[in-house]
Amino acid sequence: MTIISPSILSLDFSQLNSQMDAVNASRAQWLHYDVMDGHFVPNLTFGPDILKAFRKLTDRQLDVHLMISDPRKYAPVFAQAGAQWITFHYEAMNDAQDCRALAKELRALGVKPGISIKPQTPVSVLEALWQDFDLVLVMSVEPGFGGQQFDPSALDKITVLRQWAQAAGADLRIEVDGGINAETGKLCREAGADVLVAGSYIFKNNIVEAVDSLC
Ligand SMILES: O=C(CO)[C@@H](O)[C@H](O)COP(=O)(O)O
Repeated sequence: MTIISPSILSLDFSQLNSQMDAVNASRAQWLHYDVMDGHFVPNLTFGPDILKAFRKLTDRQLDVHLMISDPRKYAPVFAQAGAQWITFHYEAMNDAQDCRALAKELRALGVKPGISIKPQTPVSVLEALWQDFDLVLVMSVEPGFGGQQFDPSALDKITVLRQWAQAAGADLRIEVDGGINAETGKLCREAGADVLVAGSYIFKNNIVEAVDSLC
């Protein structure tokens, strides 16, 4: 079953309560929370206190995507703030050993760890690493902003990841984020993704219907 994770980057904060009521009435099972530090990506978003507020607004699983230069320092802070899933970037870490150590630390805090790659990063960097994670997030746009166009090179990465997971009999979540709508979402599902993140497509349309069209 496909999990839909609406990205609050595109939420209209002047309509916070009504939009969250619609998310809660929809078939979305997760809520995607983009953390940007103005350094790893050229944009700034939300910290842990806002995540705590969202914890009160929904019972959906909180899916935190750290687009920050120092995930080692801040990932545990978001774990304490209520995240169920925390994904950090391969490109923000020193090496594979570093990635594994943070995944282990997150698991010890009761959080499922995810690792993400940007569009320019080959999926091969994850070959010896993906089994240490519950989730791999394939970015289908350059991280930093909503409303960009889907990069189809994400589809090949998703296909390879799903082949690795199937060959190992592993229960890996493969998430894709950026430019997802009914059409690109279908392509991603067919390639093997089982978590679709969508921001503008969900929050700039009828929320319940947009989520339905992605399922
Ligand atoms: O992480 C990001 C952007 O860096 C995403 O989560 C965006 O929020 C997706 O927005 P859309 O492409 O769906 O508008």
